[in-house]
Amino acid sequence: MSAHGYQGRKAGVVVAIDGPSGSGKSSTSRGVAQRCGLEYLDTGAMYRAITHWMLEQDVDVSDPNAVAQHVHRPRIAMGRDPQMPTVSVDDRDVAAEIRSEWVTGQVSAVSAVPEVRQRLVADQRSLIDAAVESGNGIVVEGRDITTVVAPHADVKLYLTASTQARASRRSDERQTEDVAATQAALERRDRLDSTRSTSPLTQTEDAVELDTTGYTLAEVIDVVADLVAQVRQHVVARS
Ligand SMILES: Nc1ncnc2c1ncn2[C@@H]1O[C@H](COP(=O)(O)OP(=O)(O)O)[C@@H](O)[C@H]1O
Ligand SMILES: Nc1ccn([C@H]2C[C@H](O)[C@@H](COP(=O)(O)OP(=O)(O)O)O2)c(=O)n1
Repeated sequence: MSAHGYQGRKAGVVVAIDGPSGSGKSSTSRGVAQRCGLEYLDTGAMYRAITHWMLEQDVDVSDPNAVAQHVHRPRIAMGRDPQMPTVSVDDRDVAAEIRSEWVTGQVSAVSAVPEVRQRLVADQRSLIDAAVESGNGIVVEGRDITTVVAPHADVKLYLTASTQARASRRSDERQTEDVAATQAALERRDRLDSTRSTSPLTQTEDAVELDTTGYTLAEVIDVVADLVAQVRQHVVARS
């Protein structure tokens, strides 16, 4: 069995969520996973973790060949409990450091390197397969989950929100007054993540689009958790 198709599996569901920065992927995914008793995987944290490791090792991240050469060196471990997700590299907790401006400014360049994506997509598929085999399933969020990592997921969602709403949420979260600068940084990353040649952020026709502008987080979690509960009944029935 693989993350491409789930024939012959147990009853675990796979929920795939993509969308741009600040659309609510992480908070919605965690809330839904908690509500539905599923694991939670933040794939953006994996791209951030590998970027952080490269920067700390003084790898020139503007050189795709240099990045590709080191791609298999860091050991990345993802804790998938939605109440307390963790990320560590070579047994060191890096959860706080991977959110720094330093990493945020470079993560799109590192994520565009095909070897980085090959490695992390393989890691992600193994984690998904394990969650489907041995548990209730998993909510996975990122930029290429509905398109590349798990195109046959049971639930596929594309979260959006207006650029202004996303920038304002990020500013509130980071307690920065400068919403304009936050919005400019977010638009730059949107552009890089949507125009790269390998697995760009794209919305597929079979993903349900949810525009979260004007809805509270609690409302969005309710809608998605209801959808997951409905789909789950079918998954249980056919397994
Ligand atoms: N529907 C919503 N309404 C208001 N704020 C939200 C909503 N969804 C998420 N947020 C807040 O916006 C911020 C960014 O959300 P996050 O889940 O990190 O987005 P993403 O993972 O897509 O970048 C967080 O502080 C979160 O609590
Ligand atoms: N599946 C994924 C997840 C993230 N990425 C890249 C692109 C994003 O700008 C970075 C960081 O992702 P993350 O989800 O942490 O970003 P934000 O929460 O939106 O700030 O990683 C990716 O290329 N593919």
